[in-house]
Amino acid sequence: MYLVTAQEMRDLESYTINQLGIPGHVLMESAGRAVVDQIVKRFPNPKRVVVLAGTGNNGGDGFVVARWLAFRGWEVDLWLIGSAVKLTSDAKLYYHACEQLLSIHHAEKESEASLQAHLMMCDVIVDAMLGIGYSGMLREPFTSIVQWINQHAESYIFAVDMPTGVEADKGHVFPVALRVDETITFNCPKWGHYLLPGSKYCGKLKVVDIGITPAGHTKALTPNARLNDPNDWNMYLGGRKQWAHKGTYGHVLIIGGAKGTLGAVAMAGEAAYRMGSGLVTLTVPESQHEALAAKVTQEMIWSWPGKDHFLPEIAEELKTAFQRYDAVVCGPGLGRFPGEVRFIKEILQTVKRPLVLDADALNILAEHPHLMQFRANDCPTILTPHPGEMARLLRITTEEVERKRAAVALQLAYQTRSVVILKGRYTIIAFPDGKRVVNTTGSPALAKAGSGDILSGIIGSLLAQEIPVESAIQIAVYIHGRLGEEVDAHSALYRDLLDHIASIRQLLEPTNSPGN
Ligand SMILES: NC(=O)C1=CN([C@@H]2O[C@H](COP(=O)(O)OP(=O)(O)OC[C@H]3O[C@@H](n4cnc5c(N)ncnc54)[C@H](O)[C@@H]3O)[C@@H](O)[C@H]2O)[C@H](O)CC1
Ligand SMILES: [K+]
Repeated sequence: MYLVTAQEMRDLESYTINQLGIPGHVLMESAGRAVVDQIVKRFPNPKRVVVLAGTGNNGGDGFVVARWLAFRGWEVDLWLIGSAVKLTSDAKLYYHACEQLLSIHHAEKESEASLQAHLMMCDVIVDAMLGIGYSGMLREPFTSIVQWINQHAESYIFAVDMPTGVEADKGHVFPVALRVDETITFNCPKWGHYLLPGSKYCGKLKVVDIGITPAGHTKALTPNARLNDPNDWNMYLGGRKQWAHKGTYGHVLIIGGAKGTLGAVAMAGEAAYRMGSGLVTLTVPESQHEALAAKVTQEMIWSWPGKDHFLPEIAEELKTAFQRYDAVVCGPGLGRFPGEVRFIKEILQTVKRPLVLDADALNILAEHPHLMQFRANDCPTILTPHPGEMARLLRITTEEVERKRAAVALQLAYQTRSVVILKGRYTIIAFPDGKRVVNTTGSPALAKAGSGDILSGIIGSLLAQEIPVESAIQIAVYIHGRLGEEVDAHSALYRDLLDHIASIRQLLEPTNSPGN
């Protein structure tokens, strides 16, 4: 499913109106009806509702909602927030229809106390004040109304398209937005539903069709962003081939594991096996070989000569060794050590297969950005920063990363010619060709040491299985998020997450896919 900006939505709407000849008020009627369908799904029996309508087309949808809820026997208090002379022409049509049915309250003319009394008495509030047309600093009277509802109202709140105060493109909130239980949006989700802080205000998001041309219908109407959707890649998750040998599903190399953080390579290795790899090799400095050997069972170990520091003389040996693997992950528990810059340079230069850089490999890259020049353009590189690592890579603050997640992920993808996976609630995947994918799976269980190591192991495994890079990454991020949803958010250990890989993978496999 595509993810759109307000302008892309307007383009789709005007194509529908101007090229296809469907009048705007028909779309508005469908929008309002679709919202009513969702409301009565949640509340099958008539209730008391306050509909708050602005003067733009979002308000227009609100008038349609008010009319249809009244027809269905609901007790409707309809409030116009703003001056009736400002109503758009489509909104005016439905405003007048409502005038025949209901007595419309005008916030301009009535006291705040009267609106507040209605808001206290109702079961449901419909927020049709502002939608995708809102931008900048939220003005009065919206600020006061929103603040009051957030603090006092106990009713169930539906937002039409966007919660009032959430900006559609960047998810900005200046200074307040309405916290709602459900947001019903039209045709496509908007960026603001998934970016912080806006995403925290939206509640459950429902996307409904209202007759607007679907995104992607023509090249000119094809947005560059999508939600991570299994239908885009589940064809790569077929059954295991009957005649497979251990080389069939690829050999992954995981480089990391300094003293004190050996567990990271071990976890990444286990995740790679669970995701289907036939062979997994872990690489640590020679000094850690025995400690790691005592820890792991199924993984092979190849240690680079050196006593926790990398000597340039070893470069040749590394070059030969790296040729053996189908995908390489560098970073889990890597630590910092003398010779690290040369070490990363050799990896970037020598590994011709897909390469995932994680954890300290990213921190080394942050301090030595010139290293990326050693990576050939045609060798896929994947960077998996969390917001802190991203901040170091771009030399900005973590707050800035969180405020501009979608933009900074793309910036780093362009700068490094790499695929960037910016982790966090709604992980963003940015590709160097400008495409972006927003992942919706996940839970706070993943906010724990080991989670990133598991993700990099899963990515490495899928890449070594020669699944195309774009799909492998989306599969990995999606499954990793689903693992978090399956376990107890507080107590889960890494192995609890790994225990769910099999069942989640099976659920995602296209039906009746026999191994061959
Ligand atoms: N294309 C579709 O998906 C359809 C959308 N519909 C609905 O229409 C709105 C968008 O309508 P629009 O008239 O463009 O904008 P809004 O009603 O969201 O907002 C305009 C309104 O907002 C005021 N405003 C702007 N900034 C601020 C601010 N900072 N503070 C206060 N007020 C502000 C501005 O003055 C205008 O009055 C979309 O969301 C859908 O709900 C159609 O009904 C169907 C097709
Ligand atoms: K709204």
